[in-house]
Amino acid sequence: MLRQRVGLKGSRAAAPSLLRPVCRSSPVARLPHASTVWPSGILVSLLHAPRSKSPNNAVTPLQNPNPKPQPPRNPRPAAITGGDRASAAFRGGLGRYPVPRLRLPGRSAQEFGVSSRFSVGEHWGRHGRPSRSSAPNSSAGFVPTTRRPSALLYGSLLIVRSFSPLGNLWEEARLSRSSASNSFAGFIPRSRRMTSSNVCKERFDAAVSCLHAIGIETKTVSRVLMDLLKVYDNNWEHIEADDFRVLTDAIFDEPDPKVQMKHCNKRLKIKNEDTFALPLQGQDLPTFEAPLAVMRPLVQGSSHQRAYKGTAHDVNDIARGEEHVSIPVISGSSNGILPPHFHYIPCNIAFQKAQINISLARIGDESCCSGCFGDCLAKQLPCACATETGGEFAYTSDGLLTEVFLNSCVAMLQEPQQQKKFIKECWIKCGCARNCGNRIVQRGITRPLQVFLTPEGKGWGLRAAEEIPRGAFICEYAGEILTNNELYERNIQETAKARHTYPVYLNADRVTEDLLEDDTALCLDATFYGNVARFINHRCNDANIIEVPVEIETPDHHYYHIAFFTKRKIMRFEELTWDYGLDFGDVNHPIKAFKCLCQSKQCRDKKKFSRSNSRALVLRSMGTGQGISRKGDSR
Ligand SMILES: C[S@@+](CC[C@H](N)C(=O)[O-])C[C@H]1O[C@@H](n2cnc3c(N)ncnc32)[C@H](O)[C@@H]1O
Repeated sequence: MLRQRVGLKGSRAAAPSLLRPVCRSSPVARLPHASTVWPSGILVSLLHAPRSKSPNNAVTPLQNPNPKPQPPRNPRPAAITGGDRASAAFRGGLGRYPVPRLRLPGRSAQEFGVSSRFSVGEHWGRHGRPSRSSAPNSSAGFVPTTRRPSALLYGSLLIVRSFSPLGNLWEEARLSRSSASNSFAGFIPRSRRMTSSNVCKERFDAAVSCLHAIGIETKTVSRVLMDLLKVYDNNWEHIEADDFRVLTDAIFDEPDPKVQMKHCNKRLKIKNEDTFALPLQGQDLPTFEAPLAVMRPLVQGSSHQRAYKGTAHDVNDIARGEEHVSIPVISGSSNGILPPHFHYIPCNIAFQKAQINISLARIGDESCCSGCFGDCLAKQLPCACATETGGEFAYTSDGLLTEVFLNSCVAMLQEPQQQKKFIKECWIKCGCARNCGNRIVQRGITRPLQVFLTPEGKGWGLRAAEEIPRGAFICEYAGEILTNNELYERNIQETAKARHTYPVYLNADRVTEDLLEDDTALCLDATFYGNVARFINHRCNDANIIEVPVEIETPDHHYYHIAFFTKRKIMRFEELTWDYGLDFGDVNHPIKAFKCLCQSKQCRDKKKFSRSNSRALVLRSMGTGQGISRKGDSR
């Protein structure tokens, strides 16, 4: 009965295991029991169990007692074909998890996310922006999709392109600074010109204050912003999107300006003589100092290679005080190198369309222990919350997972037929106290941890700063909550930019067998916003931590927290590892997995040594967004 209630089925054959990560950049694999892909970030798909499937689910008086009959859920989209690499990647990673709507080849390059990382001056795309010729499915480069004039700035030279209807061809004009400054505005469509100094000032201030929040100086913001405005023809919309993500990317992707400047000048054969001020009206902004190419990273490398010295990370505490403990960054001999930039968040944050229905009214009496008092664990009988956890508390009075619960979680990973386990913690509608023993994950990180540079070449990792007992909570996997569709869009965009950021996948098929709608299925992406869990590296089979879904705020199984617990005692300075569930032998999978350096005797990446003589050939790093293939790398 209980299983039915939560939609658990004890013997679903070969059900994909729950929260297995998948590598997006590198990719993915599926074990017989796991179907996840995880490139360099982690993305967790969480489950959506429709209430109709949970007859005993709490329905409070405030809920609609006569809900409208739901149309039948769509089965897996029938249109999935083997030809679409990207969708195939998703399919492979998710098992029977519904695949996002297909984006077949032939879409416009702009839809592939040509934004801040393009080859300057090579092709001309929509809106007069240069576009990557390497964007997927645009092998022939970019054919202009509009006949609108466009302009680019190289050093002091302004190159303007306009379409001549008479000759039916594109004409290119190269203007010096002096002539350009008079003509430039004329090439920008009226609707996109900045006509109000107030608007500009407001926008400029907003950019500065947004970037200030992550420790970027006004000077740097101004300089890169000026470059971007030129690139985007003064169109702020691109720059402002996603909290100035393009601007942030450009700043953090800016390699050493001297090196970049040298390279750029050589490539363009343009003497960087003068500066060119955009016709920003009413603005007292700094003038343009560097060539456009400053925004195009020329150096690629693994996360630690491409790490930026002096970024916003605090070496003494990467969590910037967001956790109960400080989590220092230990870079060993690589003095001063820090993980690539990301925003530290201690708990999940919804992106745009993710619907997480957290409402006290939706928590019925059956789904909380409103009659409890003090510490639920001290009571003789398990409280209502524990009933959700299989009729027993998952935690001991020491705050550890019980042996029984931990063993069943481990068994669940090894044998997918096992009953799926999750924890239901007490929450604010419960009558118990905040320090109730059935509230562990929601209290956050309490164990001393360190982010460190792994010696094996896996990039950054997470380790214990002190001995940690078996069954202890380490951290939650925190990131942005997205819908399946939103994740897909991100994935495509990042791929288009050849950027291996973190987007990953986890199988969501946990509590129900219903297929999820792409617009409602939830995923978790720690690429841009995440916590220390994004540093946890993979280890085949004998990883020392395990992921457990935890229900806290909402009873409808639409949204879980992903919590990591130790599978055994952890020694001081021992790296914390998690089995991503990759199938390294799946050569047909469109997304290639990284070469595993886990050093486990049970390592599943059997081919890693035969592929090449050197080790650590590929470091697809979550953090940098850059994957590198070194000589001899066949993947
Ligand atoms: C979740 S991230 C872990 C943190 C990452 N090492 C970093 O520097 O940001 C996953 C990425 O780390 C690297 N990685 C994790 N486990 C690995 C392993 N066993 N062998 C090689 N690389 C690994 C891969 O590049 C993978 O895409």
